[in-house]
Amino acid sequence: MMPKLLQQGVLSYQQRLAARIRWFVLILFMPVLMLLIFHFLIKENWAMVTAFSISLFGFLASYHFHQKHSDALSSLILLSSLYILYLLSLFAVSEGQQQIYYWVLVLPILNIFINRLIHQLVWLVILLIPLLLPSWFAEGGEFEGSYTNIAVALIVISVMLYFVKEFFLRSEQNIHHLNRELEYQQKIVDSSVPMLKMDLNGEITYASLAISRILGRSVSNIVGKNYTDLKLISLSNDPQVWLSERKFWGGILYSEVGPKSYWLDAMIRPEYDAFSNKTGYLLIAENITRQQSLEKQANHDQLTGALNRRVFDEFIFQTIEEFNRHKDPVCLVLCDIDHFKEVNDTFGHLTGDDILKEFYKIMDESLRQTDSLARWGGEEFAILLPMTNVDQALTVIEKLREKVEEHVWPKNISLTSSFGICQLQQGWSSKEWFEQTDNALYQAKDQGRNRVIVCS
Ligand SMILES: Nc1nc2c(ncn2[C@@H]2O[C@H](COP(=O)(O)OP(=O)(O)OP(=O)(O)O)[C@@H](O)[C@H]2O)c(=O)[nH]1
Repeated sequence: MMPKLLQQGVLSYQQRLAARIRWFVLILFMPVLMLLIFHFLIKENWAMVTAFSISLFGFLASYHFHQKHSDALSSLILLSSLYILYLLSLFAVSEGQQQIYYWVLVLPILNIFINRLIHQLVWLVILLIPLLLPSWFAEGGEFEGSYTNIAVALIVISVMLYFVKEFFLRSEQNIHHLNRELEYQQKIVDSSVPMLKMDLNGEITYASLAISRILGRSVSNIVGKNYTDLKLISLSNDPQVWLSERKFWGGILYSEVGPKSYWLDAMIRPEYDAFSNKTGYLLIAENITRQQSLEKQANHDQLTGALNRRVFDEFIFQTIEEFNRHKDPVCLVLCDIDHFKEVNDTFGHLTGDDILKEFYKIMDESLRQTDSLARWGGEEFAILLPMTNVDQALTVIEKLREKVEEHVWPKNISLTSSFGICQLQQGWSSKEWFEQTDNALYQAKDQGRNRVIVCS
């Protein structure tokens, strides 16, 4: 079934048609009436001047009424006022102004467009009455044609016009329906698909409602800006490449709006005109924020936000596989806050939680994007340092240890941490690697804590 919105569209089309007809009527009748008034003024025929002046006001009033209401009653009043003019004109014709007579032919034609079918027929009969009674003005008139023939001709014209009108109305309605349907679908797409159109310089020429919501800006606030102003962060390769030679870009984009963050699985492709000249770029994206947050919940530790043990295990497994193929150095680090039990016992678990969060933050900020950091157990964290040999790892972790020691902790607690580092060796399983690293951490604890030990 057609949406209600579209059904209403038919009505609005008819209203627009009625408005056009009203203009036509106004443009047509006003000069004719003025001419008639002047004509009878010159001839000093005051009765006719008065009659036409009154009908002019009647016509204007009914026109105004029809303009405002455009319903069956208003078209009835409008046509009635025109009918009076029509009769007056016929009367004028009978006085010898037969050339004026011809404009009344317009009236049955207007009738076709203004009224519904049943009203059209009624009006046609009313309009034809004077013509079907030739004797009414044949006495004084000089008109030599057959009034009955004119009446028949008018009926034929009316019928023909009716079909012409129906034909055009139908085809226009069909086009109108299609346009409305397209508009309707466009609105749905606009409000649900994040989209941007850019010119060759990256200036935004179109933004959908969906992307405006994601970016937390109005559409008018986005259009006209440059793509770079939107601060969409790419998690893979830089989408700016589409501004250069690349034909197509696909990847994940990330946007921070206040405390909220949004994720887009986006694609940017060039657009061309009819002559295959590149005209700009189209970005179409899928909002994957929900999936991302579900994934984040499943993969991260709730307290600190670090990766959880399950995901880290997968990383370790992949890392060993890659190491067996490429032999790139990779280090595993286990770290533990020293005497953390005392912190909990003295300051309570909530303070302990805050310290764990801060401890994670310090480490996360000190490491590279490609490093992975997971919460391994209570106050124990695991770090994976790809493309890093043991000497490089020692430098990084020693700095980290110093940072922890120097940091001003809540409630001025003095805190240190111990680390065990182990570079992956050929043929090791993940279990072996962990055991070796854990041994190094154990030694660090054993040797007095607050130190970094590399496995032997
Ligand atoms: N506040 C808080 N404490 C935790 C959490 N998980 C583990 N812990 C505590 O961490 C403490 C770990 O204590 P231990 O394993 O004895 O180690 P430690 O006191 O740090 O001593 P060393 O590791 O030998 O230096 C325990 O008191 C746990 O209750 C947590 O999520 N929040």
